[in-house]
Amino acid sequence: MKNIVVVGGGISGLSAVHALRKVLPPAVQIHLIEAASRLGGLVGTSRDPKYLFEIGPRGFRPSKNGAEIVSLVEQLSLQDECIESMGHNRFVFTNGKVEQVPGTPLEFLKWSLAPDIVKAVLHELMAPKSTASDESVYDFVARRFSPRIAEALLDPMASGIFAGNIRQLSVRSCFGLLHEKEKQHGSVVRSMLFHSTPPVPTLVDGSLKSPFVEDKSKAMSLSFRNGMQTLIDALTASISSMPNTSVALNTSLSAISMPTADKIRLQLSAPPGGPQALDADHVFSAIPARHLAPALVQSAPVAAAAMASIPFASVAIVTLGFRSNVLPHQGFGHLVPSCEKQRIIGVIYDSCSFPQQQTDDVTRLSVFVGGENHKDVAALSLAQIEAIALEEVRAHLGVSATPEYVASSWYDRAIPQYPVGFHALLDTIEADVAGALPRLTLLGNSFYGVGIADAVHRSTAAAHAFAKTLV
Ligand SMILES: C=CC1=C(C)c2cc3[nH]c(cc4nc(cc5[nH]c(cc1n2)c(C)c5CCC(=O)O)C(CCC(=O)O)=C4C)c(C)c3C=C
Repeated sequence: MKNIVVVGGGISGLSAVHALRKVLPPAVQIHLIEAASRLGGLVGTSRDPKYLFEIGPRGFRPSKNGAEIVSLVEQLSLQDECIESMGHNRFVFTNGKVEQVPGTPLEFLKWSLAPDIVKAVLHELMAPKSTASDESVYDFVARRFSPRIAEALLDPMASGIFAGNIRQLSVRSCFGLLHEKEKQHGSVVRSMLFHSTPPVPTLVDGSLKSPFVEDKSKAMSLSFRNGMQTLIDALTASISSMPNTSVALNTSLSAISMPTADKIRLQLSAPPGGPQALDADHVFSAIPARHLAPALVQSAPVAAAAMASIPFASVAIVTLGFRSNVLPHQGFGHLVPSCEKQRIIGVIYDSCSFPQQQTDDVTRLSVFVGGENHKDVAALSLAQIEAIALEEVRAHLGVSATPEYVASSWYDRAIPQYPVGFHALLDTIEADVAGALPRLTLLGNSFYGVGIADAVHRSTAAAHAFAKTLV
């Protein structure tokens, strides 16, 4: 009887178990190992009676490879719980004030960045194609568009996905579409105007996307009426009811080896009575690269060293609850370019984005502090970070009310960064793992995209690819 182990009970590991169970024969044993005392990793919800706040991601993108997570929502019968973001407007802090990103041509004409954008687009159409295999997001955008566009638009976008620094992040690995469009058509703008890519009608298993998946793909962001914890609870309940599927909490990985060609062995650190070692036919690792690296030092040293070199950004999230509507405008939130020299990365207006998550007309805000452009924040106390968050909210949004709910958390090395040349680093990692530990498959946001949609897509695709090797 085959024995499969999934290491890591975050969204990547949970969705991998779910997908594997769907494609493998019921007699195959699947074990999920998680180091913490709960499943879900950074995905979870804190539910104060009045103020719902997410621990980590506020929602997920349903478009592009997001079809797999939307399909997962449907498989778990969560359609009625699933809600669409109502925060259609987005804002960027520009020249000392919060400005709306235009949604119509008329709004565009009134935008302070419009003249810079028009000039940059004309420049882009003529800019020569680069032969470099990769470059930083800043270098790419400054070269093809303009330094001003890189600093005013790409910098906040990179903050709002990676909490990262555009002078270090790889354009190829972080904004792959820009890189591909230049390589294929010589110009990003020309490619967008004349070579749009039609949407893929199928899921990774080849089946047609359902009407629910098609319908939800148009939303900017999705979440759940009772928060993202809904997805974790439903996955946990589904996995617990599956035959030949076990979950071990408080159990961490110490080492992976292949004592023989047909077995892969895990050394574990578990509570008394728990498994100290497991032999398996295949292992899926869904833990961060910096946790997996020490377990591979003996068996795949090249991959281990490459994994250990992947940087991670740390952020603080300060959540503020006000008893009435205190916002001067409605939208998803605002992002702050680092050239504006403010002390926060941005604010998500949770109560505007997902008003379905509350009954009263309260204001819920999430203020993001830290990241690669504000590393000094790591030395501050949470009380100091909360004070900064509140001061910036007052200054940016003109809020004078005192919040009745304040909470904050520090997420140490939470967000993987893909620096210039990351594609080559990943090739090195995959080649060493394929050679030294062919019974190990890598999953998770350290390697395959930082969004939840990317995580579920990778896990589902890997489960299907594995099932094909068995027939
Ligand atoms: C407009 C305000 C936003 C702030 C402030 C913000 C902070 C922030 N976000 C991440 C990580 C991710 N954000 C992602 C998507 C995303 N973020 C915003 C806006 C803000 N983010 C929008 C409108 C979207 C798209 C809709 C959605 O997915 O919900 C993602 C997913 C990216 C993807 O899958 O393509 C991530 C990851 C961090 C780390 C952060 C502050 C530190």
